[in-house]
Amino acid sequence: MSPVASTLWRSRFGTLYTSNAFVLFSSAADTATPPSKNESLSSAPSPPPIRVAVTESAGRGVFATRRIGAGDTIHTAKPIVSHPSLSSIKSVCYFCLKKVKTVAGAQPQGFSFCCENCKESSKVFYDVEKKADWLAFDDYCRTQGLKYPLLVKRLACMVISGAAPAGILDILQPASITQDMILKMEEGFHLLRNGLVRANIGDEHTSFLTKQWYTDVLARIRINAFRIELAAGVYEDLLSLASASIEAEAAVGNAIYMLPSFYNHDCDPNTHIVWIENADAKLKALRDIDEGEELRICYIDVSMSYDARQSILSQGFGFKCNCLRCLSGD
Ligand SMILES: C[S@@+](CC[C@H](N)C(=O)[O-])C[C@H]1O[C@@H](n2cnc3c(N)ncnc32)[C@H](O)[C@@H]1O
Repeated sequence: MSPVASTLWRSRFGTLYTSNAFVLFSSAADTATPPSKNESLSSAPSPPPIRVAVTESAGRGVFATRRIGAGDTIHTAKPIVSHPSLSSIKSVCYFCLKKVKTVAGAQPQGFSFCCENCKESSKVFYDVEKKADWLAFDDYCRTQGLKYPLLVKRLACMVISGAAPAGILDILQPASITQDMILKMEEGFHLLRNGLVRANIGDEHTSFLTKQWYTDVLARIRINAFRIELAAGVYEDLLSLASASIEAEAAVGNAIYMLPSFYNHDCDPNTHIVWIENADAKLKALRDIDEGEELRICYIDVSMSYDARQSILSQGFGFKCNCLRCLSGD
């Protein structure tokens, strides 16, 4: 492992992996369930067969540390922060984004949890969130079609409750944002801050929440957020699947992960990220991968033309794709 890679493992994943609040990734053999406090070290899942290291031309990337077979699950990952899309908020678990059938136990705001475990886990943000009135903030997101400020709001509540450090996303690459974009973010910042101030959450808990923090977090979320579309099988029937994609967006929500954020993009990827029934992600090999090969996922629809792909990658993610397919002009 290169010095860069080993530093990354120690500083980010070593700490996070042993945290009780968040277990952010696990090996293929693991079910992504947090290990219990009593579990012995010997039964802890082995680390996934990957390392993070610097690539030649795309910043950091993820590399295979051994051969990985086509179809293998490389690792799973739990979100650092996730949030349902506003159009799905009543039909998915407010914590894990699993589809929920009934609204039994629904909160006054109209959302519900799929199980006691999720209800309990949501305390990391919900005890703070429920003190405030978010009508204006949610309206701002809804009318402007914004999804990422919802992730910032949830993260802010997690920081206030002490469940996450304010700089938890600092290691992720930020998007470069213009002054004009910063100006557009200001309304969201003020609505978030006002919501918390009106809920009498004192300065001692919210001092991190500056305009700089808000725009900085949004800049990182912009590049690193995943849009979560659950595998079709979990929809009760084809009709509900069809209406989900017509009525609104097919995505049940958005989430930020730590390790999956280091995967670079390729228009002919060897790896893909899937969500089966909730926001827990699975990284799977699309073909046989050799030891040392970089693992790359696809950020966009690869069936698009070269020009369409370049345009989306440049506008949405701020880079010109250097993958072999693009270099060949396909
Ligand atoms: C989600 S991050 C991936 C990890 C990132 N390389 C890092 O160091 O944190 C996305 C960023 O990686 C770089 N990147 C990803 N795929 C790329 C590609 N195919 N060609 C060039 N740059 C790429 C771009 O800077 C992009 O904005």
